[in-house]
Amino acid sequence: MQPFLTAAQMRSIESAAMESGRVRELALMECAGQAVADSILAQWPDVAGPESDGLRRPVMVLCGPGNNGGDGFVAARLLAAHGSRVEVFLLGQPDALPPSARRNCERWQGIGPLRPLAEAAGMAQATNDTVVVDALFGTGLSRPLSGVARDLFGRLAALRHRDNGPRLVAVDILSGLCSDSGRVLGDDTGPELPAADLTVTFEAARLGHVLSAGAGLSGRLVVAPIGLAPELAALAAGGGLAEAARPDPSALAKDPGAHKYDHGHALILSGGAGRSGAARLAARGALRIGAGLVTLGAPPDALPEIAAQITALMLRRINGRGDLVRMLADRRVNALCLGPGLGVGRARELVPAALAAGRALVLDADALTAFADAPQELFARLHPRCVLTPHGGEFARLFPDIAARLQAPALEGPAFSRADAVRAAAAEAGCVVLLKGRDTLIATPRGQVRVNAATGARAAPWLATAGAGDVLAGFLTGLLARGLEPLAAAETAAWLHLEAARDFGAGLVAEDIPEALPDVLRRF
Ligand SMILES: NC(=O)C1=CN([C@@H]2O[C@H](COP(=O)(O)OP(=O)(O)OC[C@H]3O[C@@H](n4cnc5c(N)ncnc54)[C@H](OP(=O)(O)O)[C@@H]3O)[C@@H](O)[C@H]2O)[C@@H](O)CC1
Ligand SMILES: [K+]
Repeated sequence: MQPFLTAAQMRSIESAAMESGRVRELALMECAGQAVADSILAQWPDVAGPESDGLRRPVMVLCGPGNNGGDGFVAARLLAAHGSRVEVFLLGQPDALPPSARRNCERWQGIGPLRPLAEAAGMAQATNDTVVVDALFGTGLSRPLSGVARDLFGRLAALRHRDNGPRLVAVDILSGLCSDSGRVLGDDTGPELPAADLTVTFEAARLGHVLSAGAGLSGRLVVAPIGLAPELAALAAGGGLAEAARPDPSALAKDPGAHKYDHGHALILSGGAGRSGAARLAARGALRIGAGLVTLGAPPDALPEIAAQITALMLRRINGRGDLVRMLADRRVNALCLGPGLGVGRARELVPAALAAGRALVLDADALTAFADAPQELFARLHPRCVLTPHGGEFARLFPDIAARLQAPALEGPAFSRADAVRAAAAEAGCVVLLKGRDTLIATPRGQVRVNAATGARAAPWLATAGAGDVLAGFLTGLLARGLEPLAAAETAAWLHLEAARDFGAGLVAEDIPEALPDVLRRF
C-alpha cells in the first residue's frame, strides 16, 4: 500500500531524518536534483552529448525562491556535467534563498550565468525541442502564481495548447498546483497552467499528483527515493492516507470445500418495468466477484423482463416494505444494495427498512438522491456496515456544506481537497463513503482515506460509461456478502473495477466489466 504524503508530512519526515542526524538537507537536495537530472536524461537522451554536438536539446531551468529552486540548481549542474546546454533563471535574489538552495545557486554560478526569470519570457520563441524544468515552487506554494511566474506559465500553457511548445518537467509538483489537493491556487481568472510531460517527485507521491486538476497536469510521474525510507515507513504504518491497495489474493480465494452460503447471499433491489437494467448490472457484478447467491428483488411489473434476462441470478417479488422485511427474516441474506435504477419513491420507502435490518448495505444512486432534501434523516439511520457510493452530484446533494468548500476558489495552500471532503463526509455519515470519479476516494469515519486513481499508468478513460457505477456497487455488495469489512470491500471493489476496465480496454460498455473480471482474478 503506497502512502501519499501531504506537504506537512513531507516536512515532518525530512525534519525527523535530519534531527536524528541520519541525513543533511544538502544531501537530500542533491538526491532530489540527481533524480530530476536522471529522469530527464532517461526521457530525452538528446539533452546530453559532446560539446561539439549542435543537435543537443536545450534545457531551461526555472528556479524559485525556496528549496524547490534548490533542486533546480542541482539538476542544472548535473545536466551541465553531462554536456547539456543549460540556461538557468531565478525568481528573486540569490541572497534571499534558504541556505541549501543558496549553496547550490552559488555552485551553479561557478558553472554558468544566472538570469532573472523575466528573461525567460523569450521562451515564447522556444521550439518544442527545449526542455523546460519547472523548479519555481513545490510543496511550499502558499498562494496563487502571480507576476512574472504567472505570465510565463500562461505563455507556456498557450504554446502547449498548440502542441508546439517546449517539453515541461515539474520538480516535485507543477508550480501553481497545491500539492495536498491537486487544485490550481487561484480564482476563476486563473492562473492557467501548462500540462507537464513529466513530474519527478520524492519518496512518495502527493495527492496533488492524482486529484482534481493535478491528475491532468502532472504527466508521467516518477517517484524517486531520496533517503527518507525509514521515516516514510514509520509514517505509513499509521495507514492514514494511501493508495487503494492491490487486493490480497487470500481475501478473494474460495475454499474448495465451501458451500454457496459460505460466500454470502446478496440482495439487489430493482426498480420497476423498464428500469431494471441498472440493478441487473449490479447483480451480475456481485455474482462475478464471488457472492454465493445473488437475488434481485423487484416489483411485480418488472418481474417478466428480469426473468427473461437472467440465469444464475435469482428473482424475488419485493413490492414494498412488507415484502422486504419478510425477505430479510432469512438471516442468510447478509448484504444489500439499494439505489441503481431503484426510483426515488421506492428508495424512500425501502431504505429505512433495509437500514433497520442492520445488514451490510450499499446505498447508491437513487437511494442517495431520495434523501437530498433530508440528509440528516438518512444519517441518523446509517450504521458502520453501510457504504455510500455517491458521484459528485449525489455527494453535493447529501453533503452541501462540504461540497461548497470544495467548490469555493482555492486561494491559499494547502487547499481543501477531495480527500478532505470525503473524510469529512464519512465522519458526518458515520460510515464508509466512496466518492466516485477519475480519482475515486474512500474514507472511513475514523479518518482513513484510500485513493484509487485512474490516472497515469492506470488511466482508463473508457470507464466513463453509463452503468459502470452500477457494476461498482455490485462488486462492493458482493464483497460485503463474502464477509469483507466495508473499507476493504470498497477499496478492493474500486481496484478490481478499474483493473477489469483496463484489461478490457477501448470499446468497453458496462456489461463488459463483470465479464472482464475473471481474467483479472485469474492473475492473482
Ligand atoms: N521537504 C523535503 O524533504 C525536501 C524538499 N525538497 C524540495 O523543497 C521543496 C519545498 O521547499 P520550500 O519549503 O522551500 O518551498 P518551495 O516550494 O520551494 O517555495 C517556498 C517559497 O516560495 C514562496 N512562495 C510560495 N508561494 C508563492 C507564490 N505564489 N508566489 C511567490 N512566492 C511564493 C514562499 O514565500 P512565503 O510563502 O514564505 O512568502 C517561499 O519563499 C519541495 O517541493 C522539494 O522540491 C527537496 O530538496 C528534498 C527534500
Ligand atoms: K515545481
